[in-house]
Amino acid sequence: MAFCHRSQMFDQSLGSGQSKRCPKLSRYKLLSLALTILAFCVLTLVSVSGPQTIKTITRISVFVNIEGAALKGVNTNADKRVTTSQANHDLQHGDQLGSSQEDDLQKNLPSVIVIGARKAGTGALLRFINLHPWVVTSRSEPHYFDRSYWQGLDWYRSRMPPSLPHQVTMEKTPNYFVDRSVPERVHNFNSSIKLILIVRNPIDRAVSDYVQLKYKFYKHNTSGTYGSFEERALDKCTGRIIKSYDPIKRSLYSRHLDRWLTYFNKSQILILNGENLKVKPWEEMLKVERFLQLPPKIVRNHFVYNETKGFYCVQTSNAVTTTTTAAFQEAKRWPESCLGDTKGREHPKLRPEARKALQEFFAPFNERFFKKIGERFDWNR
Ligand SMILES: Nc1ncnc2c1ncn2[C@@H]1O[C@H](COP(=O)(O)OS(=O)(=O)O)[C@@H](OP(=O)(O)O)[C@H]1O
Repeated sequence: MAFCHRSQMFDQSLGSGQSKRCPKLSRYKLLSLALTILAFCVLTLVSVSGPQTIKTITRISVFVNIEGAALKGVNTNADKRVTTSQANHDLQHGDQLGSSQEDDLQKNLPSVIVIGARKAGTGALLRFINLHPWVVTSRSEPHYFDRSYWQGLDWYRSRMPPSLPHQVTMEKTPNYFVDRSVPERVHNFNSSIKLILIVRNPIDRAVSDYVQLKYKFYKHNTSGTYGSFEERALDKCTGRIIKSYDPIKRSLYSRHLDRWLTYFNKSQILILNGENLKVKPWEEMLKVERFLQLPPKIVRNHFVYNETKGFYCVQTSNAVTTTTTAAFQEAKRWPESCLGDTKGREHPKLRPEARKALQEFFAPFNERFFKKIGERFDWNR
């Protein structure tokens, strides 16, 4: 029977159990009543608070649409990210995802790699891009393509943080830039991968590298001396630069880039300015967001200048949390807002004539590098 008498329904609602059951009609009526009340409430709200309510309702539906689409995995390719980016731009940092999304967490192979250069700001870059809710980064350098290639892709994947389907997985291993076997291996892994290279004045980078090597030397040796930078990098008799000294060799950017350009298109490699990352990190992060076709999320007020460190650190109160789930929070968690003590060690002061010799030595390599990347940096200091 499709319909029944009102009194029968009443009996049923009282739970008499004696009348003929007619659940379809009662549910239907209840649902209509609920919808009518809801519509009434919405109309009343809109008439009372006007456009603000409409905006709020729109924001809720945009949020549901974006995150719903993301969960279905439709945002895994860049074009679709751009489609939703305009709407997503409206959302503020601190987007909260539902706890059910924990089921969608999985470890993915990276689609973006920061290949170097060592001591040019790769740590800060990774720390800062980790602010973006659509990016997850590995905590330590996996060194897969240079030292652990034999371990295979499952091992590589295991080094990655858990991520949601719409998120970009990124790793950094600055040694990749200079290792001869890496470009071909990366190309075999994923020929359309996106690569990021951050560079810094090659002299400052070499000195920073030297300071780190010296530090490691004294950590492992109780006797002997490591020598000064000038003793290591300049020939005592001729004053010429010792090209084979590792910190010098690593600063010959054009040579290393050449090897990458035999396997990858220039458009696949984003070059960042390490000097600017120090003074205006938000500008360099915008370049990264554009390169990865991500909605711009990292802004000036995520950074606070730390006088003691002499660097920008992350304003933790403004840091992004993408989800409420514990596992994912762990993946996005960084212990401190500033980078550790291995960054910003004091550099030895070079004699003016040593600096000049280094400038003259690096100049032609720098010129070749600028020509290749179609951009110049102010490294004449
Ligand atoms: N915000 C912020 N905080 C700390 N450090 C910063 C920052 N921005 C740039 N830098 C510069 O990063 C330099 C270290 O570079 P890397 O992180 O690439 O070093 S490493 O290769 O991972 O060891 C490090 O070089 P040194 O100053 O020579 O230690 C810094 O100058």
